[in-house]
Amino acid sequence: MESLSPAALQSILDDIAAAMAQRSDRGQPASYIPELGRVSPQHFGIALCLPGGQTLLAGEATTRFSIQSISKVFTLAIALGRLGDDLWQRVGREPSGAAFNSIVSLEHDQGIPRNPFINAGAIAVTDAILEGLQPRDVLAELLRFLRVAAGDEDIHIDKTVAASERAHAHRNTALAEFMAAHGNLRNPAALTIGTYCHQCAVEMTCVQLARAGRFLAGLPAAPRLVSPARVRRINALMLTCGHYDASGDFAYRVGLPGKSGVGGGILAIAPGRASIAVWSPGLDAQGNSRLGAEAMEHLARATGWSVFG
Ligand SMILES: NC(=O)CC[C@H](N)C(=O)O
Repeated sequence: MESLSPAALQSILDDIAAAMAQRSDRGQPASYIPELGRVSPQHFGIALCLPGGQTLLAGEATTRFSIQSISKVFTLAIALGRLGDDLWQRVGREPSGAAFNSIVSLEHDQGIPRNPFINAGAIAVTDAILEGLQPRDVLAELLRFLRVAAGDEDIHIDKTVAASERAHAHRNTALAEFMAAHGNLRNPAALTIGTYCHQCAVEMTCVQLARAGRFLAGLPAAPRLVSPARVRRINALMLTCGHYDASGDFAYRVGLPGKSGVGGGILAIAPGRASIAVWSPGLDAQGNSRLGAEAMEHLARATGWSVFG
């Protein structure tokens, strides 16, 4: 299992794409962001970056999609770089066991979100990196980070998706205002939420996303954006919190740190071995890509890459 050749891995990816093309139970695209609701659930793509520098792909791996909450991994990396451990005064490191947009635990925990990957936590992270800056500066920094991480300048924000989410951001605004009521917001809620909606509207392909995740997998070709100690911690949070109230299920089925988004993307990290991105827009009841999680499960089984041995 240790040394699957790129050719053997390519045939696994081809098998996965062929199996997923047959599936009829694909889930529904997120409709609470109208622009995402228009995307067909028929799409499927997967890409994988290896330590030798190869990128393997199958299906629609060069089609752009909305990365949505996968952006939270990158804003967390930026925030930890900027604030260090002070960030943990504003956001916790525990799985929430609740939906990604839940407000329940926020009241219980006096305005300190459980972790940086649920919406409330990601909004607090964005608010932290926005302090003293303008939204355009933060978004430019995020795009810069992603472009360096992926080694690809052609990464942008889909303004139509951002506007579509912004026009329906009542729940996220409520989360921000609730944190403000507890003194855990530094900027006007509208400014932080506007920035957050734009960060979620970054569009990337599976190839770009897998390449952007190489630094988390510690691949030799990856740019050194974050220290190994911090990478370990980001991976720990992805494993425990990256799929919201399905994080335990993803760890059980796949056994890799992963982060999902309601655009249907998942970024998963096999430390030292691969950075993997998959996209299929149909979601399950927890808001995670249904076929994306299945594809990751298939891949982990076929490669033996689970971090649990
Ligand atoms: N799980 C997600 O991808 C959620 C992100 C989305 N932009 C939201 O805030 O609702």
